[in-house]
Amino acid sequence: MIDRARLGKLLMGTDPRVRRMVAYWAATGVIYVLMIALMQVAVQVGLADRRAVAMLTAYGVCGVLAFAVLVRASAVLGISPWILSVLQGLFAVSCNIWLYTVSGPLREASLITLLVVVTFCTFSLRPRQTMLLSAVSIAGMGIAMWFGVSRDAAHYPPMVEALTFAFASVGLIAITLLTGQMNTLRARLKNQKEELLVALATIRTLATRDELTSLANRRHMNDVLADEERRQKSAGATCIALIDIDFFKDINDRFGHAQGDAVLREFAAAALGALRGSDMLARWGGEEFLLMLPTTQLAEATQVLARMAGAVAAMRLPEVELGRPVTFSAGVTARAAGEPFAETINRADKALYRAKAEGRNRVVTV
Ligand SMILES: Nc1nc2c(ncn2[C@@H]2O[C@H](COP(=O)(O)OP(=O)(O)OP(=O)(O)O)[C@@H](O)[C@H]2O)c(=O)[nH]1
Repeated sequence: MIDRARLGKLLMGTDPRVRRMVAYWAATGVIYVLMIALMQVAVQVGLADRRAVAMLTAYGVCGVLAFAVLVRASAVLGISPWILSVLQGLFAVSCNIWLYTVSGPLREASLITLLVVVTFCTFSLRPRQTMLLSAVSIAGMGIAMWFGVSRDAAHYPPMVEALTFAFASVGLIAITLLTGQMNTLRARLKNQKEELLVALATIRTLATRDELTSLANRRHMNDVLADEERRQKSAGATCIALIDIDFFKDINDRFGHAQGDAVLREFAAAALGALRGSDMLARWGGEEFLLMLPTTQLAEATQVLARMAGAVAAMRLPEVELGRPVTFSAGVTARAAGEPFAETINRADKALYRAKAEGRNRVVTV
C-alpha cells in the first residue's frame, strides 16, 4: 500500500515555501489540462487543426511537467521564486500566443487567457517583471497576428486583427499599471503587519512584565498559577514562597525613591541569579515577591531561599550605604495535593508575617 504521507513528502518536499509553490503550480496545471480539453473539443467540432493542436498540447504538457520538476527542486538548485515566476509567465505567454495561431475562429478566446496569465503573474512579480511580461506578450501577439494576416488575410482580416491587437494591448498595459499600485499596497500592508507585530510584542511584554524589575508581574503570575493548577490537579510537589525586603521604607526615606527603585532592580537580578530555570519569581506588589518552585520539596525550597539570601546580601550599591546588607524575610510552604494556589499563598503569607514578627532576615516554613 502507498504511504500517503511519504508520497506527499516526495512530491512536495518538506520546505513550506516549496510545498506552497508546488501546490500553486499543481493548481496552474489543472488550468492547462482544462485548456487542453477545450482545444480537443474545438478539434472534434472542426474548429481547430488536429495536428497543430497536438503539437501545442505536447509543448504544454512537457512544459508543465518540466516546471513541476523545477519548482520541486528549486531550493536544491538555488533557483529563486521570482526567476521561476518569470519563466512560468513567459512559458504561459508562449502557450497563449501559439494557441492564438492554432485556434482559428476561436482565437480571441486565447487573448482572454493571455490577460489572465499576466494578471496571475502580478501576484508574484515586481512591476518591472510584469512590464517585461506584458511587453513580450504584446510583441508576441503582434507577431502572431502579422503572421496570420500575411499568410491568410481572408481568415485574418487586417483591420480586425489590428483592432484586436489594440484592445488586447490596452488591457495588458492597464494590468501592468495596476501592478505598480498593487505593489505599493502590498508594501504598505507588509509595513503595517510588521508594526502590528512589534506593537503586539510590546503589549504582551506590558501585560506580563513588571516595568521596574522586568520580572513577571502579578497578573501574569496568577495566570501561570492557574495553568499550573489545571495541569497538576493532584500533584503537590510545588512550593510557594512570599518574599519581602526588610526595612525597605527606611531605604526609601534615607536615600530617596530612585535609589529604592535601584535596590528593587538589583534585588530582582540577584534573586534570579540564585534560582533554577524552572523556578519563577514575580513582583507581587511594592517590595514583595512571589516565588514558585515547581517539583520541589520544602527542604529544597529552603535551600534555594538560603542561596537567594546570600546573593542578595552580596549586592553592592555604592549609592545606598546602609551599613548592613540588604535582607529579606520569607514565608514558604508546599502546596497540598489538589489545593488551590490561593490557599497555598495565604499560608505562605502567614509564614512571612511570622518571619517579620520573629525579627526579619529569615525564612519561615509551614
Ligand atoms: N522605591 C520604591 N518604593 C516602593 C515601591 N513600591 C512600594 N514602595 C515602598 O516600599 C515601602 C514599604 O514599606 P513597609 O510596608 O513599611 O515595609 P518595610 O519598610 O520594608 O518594613 P518591613 O516589611 O516590615 O520590613 C513603602 O514606603 C512603599 O512606598 C516602588 O516601586 N519603588
